[in-house]
Amino acid sequence: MNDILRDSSLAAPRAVDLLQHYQPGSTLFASSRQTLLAEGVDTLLPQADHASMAAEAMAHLAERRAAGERRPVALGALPFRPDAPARLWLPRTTLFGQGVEAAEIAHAPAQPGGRRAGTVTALPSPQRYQDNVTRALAAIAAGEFEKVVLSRSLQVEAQIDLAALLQRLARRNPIGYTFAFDLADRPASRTLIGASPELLLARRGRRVVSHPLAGSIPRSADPVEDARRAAGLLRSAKDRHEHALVVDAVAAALRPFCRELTVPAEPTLLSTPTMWHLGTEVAGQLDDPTVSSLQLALALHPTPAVCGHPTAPARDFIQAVEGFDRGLFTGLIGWCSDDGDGEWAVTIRCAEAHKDRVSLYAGAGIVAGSDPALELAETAAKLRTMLNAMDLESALEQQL
Ligand SMILES: C=C(O[C@@H]1C=C(C(=O)O)C=C[C@H]1O)C(=O)O
Repeated sequence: MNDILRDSSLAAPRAVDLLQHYQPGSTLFASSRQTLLAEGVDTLLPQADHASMAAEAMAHLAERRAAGERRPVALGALPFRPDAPARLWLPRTTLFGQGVEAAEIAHAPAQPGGRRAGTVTALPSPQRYQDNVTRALAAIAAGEFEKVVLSRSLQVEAQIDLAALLQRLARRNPIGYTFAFDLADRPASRTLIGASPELLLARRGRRVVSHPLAGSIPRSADPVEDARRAAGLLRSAKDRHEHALVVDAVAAALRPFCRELTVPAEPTLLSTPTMWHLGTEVAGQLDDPTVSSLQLALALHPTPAVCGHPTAPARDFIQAVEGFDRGLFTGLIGWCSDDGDGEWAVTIRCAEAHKDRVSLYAGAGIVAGSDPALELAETAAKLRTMLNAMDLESALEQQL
């Protein structure tokens, strides 16, 4: 890492500087609160159940703190399924920088993050995705569950420039969680890269915040139509119900840890360049300040924003019909320091890049009243977060 970034006499480096120093093989996580750039692997936690891995990571962090390290951190990308492989590690070096400032990042260089799309494989096909939604609606009508989140994946051959892609994602999504995590022990260097709008959990001292999103509509380029869609979403009984299921589950999971919890009665609108979402910021004060951000994030995961309600039948339905392995998509991604503070985003609006192949993912919540064609369009709009940053949006228009 550059010496200017390391000079501890200076203020924390700016997010834009850390973003410019990112290189494939390093790991970066940026939010409006702070940015982290990490290098190398000091300790890779062996696969175990995720709660044990989290506890072991905290034990390693305590050791490193006792050995004199100022602010050791663990980085992690944990999968959707509790039995799938997780990646949780303590890096060799970590640099903390300032949060992303939209005004600064607006001037970041922005060459295309990808080029030359080749073969594209859709899993499942758009038609099969709509059929899956129809099956979910039948299961909902039969009382098997109230909500399920169904997703799809696009596997694209393309030349990816990870550093440029990351900068473009941060530039277009300054209020979100931009990340590029090196998954190097997986088959030949893979990178999980994306710009999630959804905060699973942030902890600072006793204060905890979660900002679940659910209930969505694609943006329109026409400002009048865009405003009409936003207003319609805020009024939609179907979307409010879909949203309330998530907020209730988040509040129920956090309440046992909190001596105070604020759950707003009404959702608000949150926008990304491609989507409008309903969101609710749930905030609390921890009873026991030794509970780590990772332990709390795992207690919340998977929320009905990415799985469904109730969790178990929704997860079984996803496993039975979705048609591909989600892996790390719809898991959690972030960091936790030795004092337990940290920030964990929901792993969405992302891609796994491996050599000249990239897998993109998007899902949508299905409840009674959902329309298969609209859910397909919603997933297409969500895929555009990555496609736009890769300059592949128009090349792949037909495949969406
Ligand atoms: C699953 C995704 O998004 C989730 C589903 C949402 C919805 O159904 O309205 C909204 C935000 C996310 O919680 C995705 O972006 O792939």
